[in-house]
Parts: sequence; C-alpha cells; structure tokens
Amino acid sequence: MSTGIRLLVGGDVAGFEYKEAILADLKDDPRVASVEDLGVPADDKESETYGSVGIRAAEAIRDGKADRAILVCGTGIGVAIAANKVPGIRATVGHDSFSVERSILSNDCQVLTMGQRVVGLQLARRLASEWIGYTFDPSSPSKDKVAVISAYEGC
Ligand SMILES: O=C(CO)[C@H](O)COP(=O)(O)O
Repeated sequence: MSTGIRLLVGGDVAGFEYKEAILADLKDDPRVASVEDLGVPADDKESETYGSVGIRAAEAIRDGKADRAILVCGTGIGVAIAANKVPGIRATVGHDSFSVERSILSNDCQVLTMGQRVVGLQLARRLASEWIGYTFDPSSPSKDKVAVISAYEGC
C-alpha cells in the first residue's frame, strides 16, 4: 500500500460532480497526505476547459508540487490528452479495475482520468480509491519499459 500521496483532484464542468465526490472521499483517506482541489470551482464551473485543467495538474506534478492527480471530464479523454502533453507525465483514462491497477504497476502513471458521462459515480469513486492503493515497483520488469518513453521525452 502506498502512503503519503500528495494528490490533486480536478476536472471541467462536465466532470464537476464526480470531482467533488472523489475529493470528499480522499480528503480523509489515510493513504493520502494532502488533497488539493484544482477546480473547476462550484461558483464558476465554466472557468476552465479540460485542456487547461489537465495541463495545470501535469505541470504541478512535473514541478514536484504533487505526486499524482485524478482528473474528471465528460469522457476522461480530454484531460488525459492534455496532461500527456507535459513531458514526463503519464496519464490514462481508467474505467475498470484491471486497467486502473496496471496504470500504476505497468505504466507508473501519475494521472488517472475518468469520464462522468461514461461510468457510474460509485464505480468512479471505487476506482479512485483502488488507484490510490497501488505503488509502482521500480525493481519490476516494467521499469525498463516505462524508461523507453521517458528516454524519448528526455525526462
Ligand atoms: O469530455 C470532454 C473532453 O474529452 C469534455 O468534458 C467535454 O468536451 P465537449 O464534448 O467538447 O464539450
């Protein structure tokens, strides 16, 4: 089990309700050291698109201000595309338990994304909690596979 994760939770207007639910769930999770709400805020849900939320989250991780992020938009796709534009960041949509597990154990993803228009709320909450519980093993054979991507990016 991982401990002390500095977590970001964010999304666009289409992911607002799930973002709020996941934020509330993980705020008091003992595996999480801190949770920051990246928005969008309740009083200005149209303030940002999925692109800027995804990039902001990824840049914060790249800059060492957080360890991981969970991002929600309508499909999870837009925030994943945006976060993946930041070199060194590996983001993926995850809507099932196996993919969520492998996103850490195989891919060492720092960002999990989900779609509020795709999966039910209870599944999204459960997947978020499961994801927090996985830790990448740097001695596993997956390390060298992830390193191929990092080398391409120069990270
Ligand atoms: O899901 C989204 C992007 O992947 C976003 O929440 C909605 O985007 P739209 O369909 O372009 O409004």
